[in-house]
Amino acid sequence: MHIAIVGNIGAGKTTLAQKLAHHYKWALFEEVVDSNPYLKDFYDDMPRWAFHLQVFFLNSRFRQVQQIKHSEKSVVQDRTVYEDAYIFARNLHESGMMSQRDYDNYFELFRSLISMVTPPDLLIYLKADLPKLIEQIEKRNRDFENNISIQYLRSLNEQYENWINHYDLGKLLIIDVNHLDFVKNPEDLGFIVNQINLELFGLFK
Ligand SMILES: Nc1ncnc2c1ncn2[C@@H]1O[C@H](COP(=O)(O)OP(=O)(O)O)[C@@H](O)[C@H]1O
Ligand SMILES: Nc1ncnc2c1ncn2[C@H]1C[C@H](O)[C@@H](COP(=O)(O)O)O1
Repeated sequence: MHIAIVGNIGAGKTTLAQKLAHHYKWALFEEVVDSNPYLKDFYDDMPRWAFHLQVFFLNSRFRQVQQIKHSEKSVVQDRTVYEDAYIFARNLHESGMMSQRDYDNYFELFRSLISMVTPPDLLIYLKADLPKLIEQIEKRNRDFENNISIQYLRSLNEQYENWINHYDLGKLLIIDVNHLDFVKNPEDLGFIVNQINLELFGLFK
């Protein structure tokens, strides 16, 4: 079983992924953030580092996909390779921060790799409005995310809406997290677990 959690920056993916891995006793696959060699530079100067960062994420995410394929345990994955290409790289290109030739070059690489990627059994989209994202990014307080602009988050949310509306690679669960607090309220986590059980096993506990 492979569940992937997708959503904008600060939507709560890592928190939920950790809680689900604990609940189901499944393996957790997280993304490379703190040891990422480009992320801080990228936030200081997006046009300069966009291509480098995208190649780094593409490679690390692709390596993760290979590990998931060979995993004997069921898996919860925090963010997917689809988001790198269809959300972040596309947004950088459309907003003029990644040149046409860098984007074409990146996308050819993505196309070569994507044929080897198996989609998750269930994709969970954590849908959050800008105030919720901003509140949670501030709560997390990572230095390099301090100057993320509202416009950047807004564009990413638009890319997510568009991508999710066309997603057809497998089962999809959309969870509006605007009024959920699965950090403090066990019943909010229970609500999500119930929906997952229903999607995956046809069970409602
Ligand atoms: N539904 C929620 N309600 C309240 N706080 C949340 C919720 N989801 C996440 N948080 C908090 O918001 C911050 C960012 O969450 P995180 O899981 O790191 O987001 P993401 O991985 O999507 O970027 C963390 O401090 C986390 O504890
Ligand atoms: N493909 C990406 N391009 C740009 N930035 C990215 C990409 N993937 C992740 N990120 C950034 C966004 C956040 O600052 C960190 C961690 O993501 P999070 O949504 O907080 O888990 O990496």
